[in-house]
This record gives sequence, C-alpha cells and structure tokens, in this order.
Amino acid sequence: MSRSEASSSSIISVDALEKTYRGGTFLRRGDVHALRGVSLQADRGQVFGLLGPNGAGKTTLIKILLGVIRSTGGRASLFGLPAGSAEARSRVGYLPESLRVDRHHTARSALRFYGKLSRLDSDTIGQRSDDLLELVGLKGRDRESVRRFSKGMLQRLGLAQALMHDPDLLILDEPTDGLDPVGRSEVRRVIERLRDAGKTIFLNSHILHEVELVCSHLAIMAKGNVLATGPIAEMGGASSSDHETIAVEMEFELPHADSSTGGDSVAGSNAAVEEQILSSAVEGSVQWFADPVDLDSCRAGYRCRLLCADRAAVDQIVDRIRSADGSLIRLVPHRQTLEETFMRLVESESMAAMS
Ligand SMILES: Nc1ncnc2c1ncn2[C@@H]1O[C@H](COP(=O)(O)OP(=O)(O)OP(=O)(O)O)[C@@H](O)[C@H]1O
Repeated sequence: MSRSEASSSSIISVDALEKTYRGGTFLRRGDVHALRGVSLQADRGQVFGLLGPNGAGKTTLIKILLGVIRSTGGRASLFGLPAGSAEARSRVGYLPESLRVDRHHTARSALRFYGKLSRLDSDTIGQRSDDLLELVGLKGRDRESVRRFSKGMLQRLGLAQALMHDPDLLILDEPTDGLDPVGRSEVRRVIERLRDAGKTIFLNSHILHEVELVCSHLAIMAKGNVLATGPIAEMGGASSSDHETIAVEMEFELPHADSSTGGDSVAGSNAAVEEQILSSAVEGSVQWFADPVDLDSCRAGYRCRLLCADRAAVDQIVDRIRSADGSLIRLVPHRQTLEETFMRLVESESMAAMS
C-alpha cells in the first residue's frame, strides 16, 4: 500500500482532468474537448458507475485511468499512484466492452492463457482458475469450447480473466451491454459477489437501469463534464431515500377553462399559467420535471411535475397558481427517479451548450 493510499480510502481520484484530441488531419476537422475538467472520486469497496450518453467522455476517462492515453490537463491517480504507472496498472483488472476470446479455447484454457500473460505460475493459475470459475458460475462448463457459450457466459468468463491477477480495482466497460435479461442478471450477481469480497468496481454504462441496480455511487457525465456525482441514494434510484429537493406533482384547474369553449381557449389559458410558473423556474428555485399534460378530455385542467429546491419553492409555485386564478387540485410528493435526475441534468447541459 502506498503512503498516500494509506492516508485515504480513495481508490480512484480524478481532479480537473482534461483531454483534448487534436484535430487538423484530413479525417478530423478540429480539436475535440472530450474531457473538460472532470473531477470525481471512487473509494474502497464502492461499485462506482459512470453514466452518460454517447460522446460524454466515459471511454476517454477509462483509457486515461488505464494509461492507454495521456490526459492534456489535470490529474488522475489510482491507489494514490499516477494513473497509467506500471504499479497502478498491476492492481487493476479490466474488462473491455467486447473481449474476444479465441474460439479454440475452453474457459479453463482461456484462463490459463490470461494467467500466463500476467506471469502467474502454473499452481497459482490452477488455483485461481478453480476459484474464479466457481465465482462466475462456470464451474462444470470449464472444459467446453467457448464456441458453445452464450454472450452472458462469455462476459462472465471475461470477468474471470480480469480477476486472474487478483486486482484491487476492477474497471468494466459496458459490462451488460448486448446481454439478454438473464445474462444481465448473472453478470450483476457476479459484480455483487465481488463487491461483497471487498473489490472496488468502476463501471461505465449508458444503461441507466443497470447502474441503478448495481452501483452504490455514480457520476453522471455529458459533453466532457461531470454533471453530478455522489451516492446513488442522493440522486434518485432504486435504493433512494428522501433527499433535499422536493418533487411535487400538481394538478390545477385553469381560469375560465371550459371544455365547451374549444381547444384554443384552453391552450391559451395553459400558456398563461405556464408562463406564470416558468417565471419561477427562471428564478432558479424550480425546474420543470415533466411536460404538462391535460387532465382529461372532460375537465379542462393542467397537470405537471415540478422539481422544487425546497418548501419555500413549493409555496412560491402555489402562490403563482393562485395569482394566475388557477386552483390547486392535488399536490403529491414525488420521489425522483434516477432516470428523471439523469434526463434533467443531461437536458440542461444540452440547453446550456446551445445557448
Ligand atoms: N481518438 C479520438 N480522436 C478524436 N476524437 C475522439 C477520439 N476518441 C474519442 N473522441 C471524441 O471524444 C468525445 C468523447 O468520446 P468517448 O468515446 O470518450 O465518449 P463515450 O462517453 O465513451 O461515448 P460512447 O458511449 O459512445 O462510447 C466524442 O466526441 C468522440 O467523438
């Protein structure tokens, strides 16, 4: 254990990391700022998810952590050691998005091959293979050709290869991508077992539900920036508890709204109320959370979901509805899902980039 690691439980530490791919060739027109000052930290024993849409910079960050490419600014360290250094690298297991195992292998011969690559001796390879085949649920299938393996089985074999040298940190690139629900749940179970065995796991995904099911901590990235990072319980998620922001679903009737007056007047009233409420959003205490919808075909009304920063913001919104001559029908506390958090952050990042 290095001295800096001993003083901290931090396994991955990324600080103001930047990566600019230089353009100027006939294929690439200009510079691409793939990472624009990314900071995050993953601690020992966490299952840390990196979530973001295509082009967010996830793969670039992983490549820097593995030492495959160099950053153009900021710092990244693993176990307190510079990312990419031989010592740091020797303590990391990596499962790429599509690990290709030669088809002539069995699971056992593939592990022997990877064990030799890691310079393990034969006894250690034999012992670790037994343990890992058991761990990933391939014991009993280890002498079959991998040609007969499902994608899920191949992925579990990939996890076993990444673990051959008993790393402290496992970096997984889209570990459940392309798997059917059974395959995904099998891979998830392996990840959970590894977490229980004290490994730190850093995984990259764009499958929100998978991240929600398996991760304890999360960073949401878009366009080279970290938009939010922290425990998943604070971002909305399967295990989320109440948190500071208050999402409320409200229904209110519109002033002068009468179904007999036709759609235009209803639309006009909607717009007036929307304008009133949006002016609160502009003040920064309230954000739109879901598109407003009509209540039903008989009653002219309005239903929308808003994310309020605090109770004062809820009061403010209620005041706005009243001053627009609206009347509140329902106010329902709403637990924010991870998907809603994700969409809100990514959409506001896109809007900021456009403005
Ligand atoms: N070698 C490269 N040269 C130039 N630009 C690159 C290179 N690699 C990635 N990029 C660009 O950097 C940005 C971030 O890409 P990156 O692959 O890191 O994102 P990602 O979040 O992993 O996306 P995906 O989920 O699609 O894999 C993108 O705009 C991408 O086009």
